[in-house]
Amino acid sequence: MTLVAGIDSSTQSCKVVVRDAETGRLVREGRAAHPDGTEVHPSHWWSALRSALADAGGLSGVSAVSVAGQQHGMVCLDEDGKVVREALLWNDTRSAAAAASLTDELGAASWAARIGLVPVASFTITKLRWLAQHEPANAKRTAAVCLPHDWLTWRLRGTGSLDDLVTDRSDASGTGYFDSASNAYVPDLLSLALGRSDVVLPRVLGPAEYTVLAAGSRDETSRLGLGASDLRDELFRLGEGGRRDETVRLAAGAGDNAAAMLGVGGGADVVVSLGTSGVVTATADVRAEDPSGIVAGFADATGRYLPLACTLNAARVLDATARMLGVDLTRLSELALSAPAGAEGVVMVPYLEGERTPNLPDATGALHGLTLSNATPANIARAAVEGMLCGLAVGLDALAEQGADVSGVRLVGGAAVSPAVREIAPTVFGVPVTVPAPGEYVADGAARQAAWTLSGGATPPEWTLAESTRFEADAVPEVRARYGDAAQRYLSR
Ligand SMILES: Nc1ncnc2c1ncn2[C@@H]1O[C@H](COP(=O)(O)OP(=O)(O)O)[C@@H](O)[C@H]1O
Ligand SMILES: O=C(CO)[C@@H](O)[C@H](O)COP(=O)(O)O
Repeated sequence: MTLVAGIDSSTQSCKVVVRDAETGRLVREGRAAHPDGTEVHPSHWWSALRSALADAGGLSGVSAVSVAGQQHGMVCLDEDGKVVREALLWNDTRSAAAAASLTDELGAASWAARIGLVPVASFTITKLRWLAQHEPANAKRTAAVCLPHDWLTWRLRGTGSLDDLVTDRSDASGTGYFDSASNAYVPDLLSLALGRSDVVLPRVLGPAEYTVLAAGSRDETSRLGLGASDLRDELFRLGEGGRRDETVRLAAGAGDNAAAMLGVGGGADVVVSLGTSGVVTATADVRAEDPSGIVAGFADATGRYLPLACTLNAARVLDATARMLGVDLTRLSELALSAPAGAEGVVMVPYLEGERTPNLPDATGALHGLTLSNATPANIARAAVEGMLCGLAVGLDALAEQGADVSGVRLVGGAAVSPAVREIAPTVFGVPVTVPAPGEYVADGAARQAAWTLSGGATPPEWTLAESTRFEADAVPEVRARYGDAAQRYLSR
């Protein structure tokens, strides 16, 4: 049996799946936590990747590997390949002013037409402008800029040479200095942000293109800080009987949302992901160019497009509400389901991390409509679930305006296991919701991409998909109407 490994280096953790390349059957898996915070040294992702690989029994028997990861994070390297400063993640909002000035300088319509994006604090380009303005010495030391999944792929490649940095079109399309229509970087946009464009950017590989894992010499890998052991030993000794002398293909990798789309098998439904971020996305043949900035015109991992709306507040809204009520997530779900739709008038606007859609980086969350009679744990739990979903329903409307078919939604991500989320989602979205069996769909998509490097061909190999459960319920439009009124108070400030 030929095995492939898929890695999801996401905001909160690193997950590894090892699957049969031909059928997609899960063989083994592992995971490890990432530290909290929106500014993280990439070495933590490397440690977590090694722990997650060890947990999954290492790479023994594996013929191809792919890394998917959280999008947009700014990783700056100096000319020796050393990390210049902690990476600023997609949910770090310090570059909000840089985003606003970049948008003003060219105009939102021009950004949307040129690259399919209007800058918000999440995008890499705004972080580079922030770096140039606030840390000029670090900006000057920067010889290469890459994304989280590019950096981990480069570490796995193990040569230590900046010229060996690679990326893929899906993640490049979220930087703010890549044009996914012509598949080329846009040096004048990079220069607008950083003040120069003479930095190394990762070479963009095609969807099934690959390099080779652990291709560096012993000297090169020890320069990367692996000490006496070389990278192959490091990766293969984690499992029994590793095929240490065979070439292991290292796929291009992908942004996590593009990988999730590969993992759930694409298809007609819109995908809603409830991880740290809340994401509404679909596959399209034409790039979205939305001057309102609500829909980002990203690329997917197969050569098509991935229109996407993203909120900063999803699963962690439920984590915070459970903490606030002093219960665990199971009890939070029970409480939410014990309250009526609309939570007897309690509305949560869950901007706990500021917000990206709508673009309100400095906003904070609020509970509205509390009275002596409705201020119960059950209503607050229900309001948290409804508020999180209402934020995403705005993205669903925006995707529909871009031409996506929103007659059904597929729900994935950590919070999709919550019974309350599953049952309440159709009442808020107003369409049936299907939930694939719990799994790591980003890592699965990466594994499928790895299998594609082995099979070749114009499309990724077809894998048998897990059974889905369908949830249907009558829409309750008042929930969205009341949420809309409460959220409008921020927009009209
Ligand atoms: N039963 C549950 N109910 C609600 N949320 C859950 C449940 N189980 C896990 N989660 C949440 O899922 C989140 C992690 O999801 P994940 O998709 O892995 O995030 P990310 O990809 O951003 O790292 C955590 O915030 C966790 O609390
Ligand atoms: O910024 C975006 C998409 O534009 C986020 O979706 C990040 O890619 C992080 O994803 P998770 O770790 O929450 O899955």
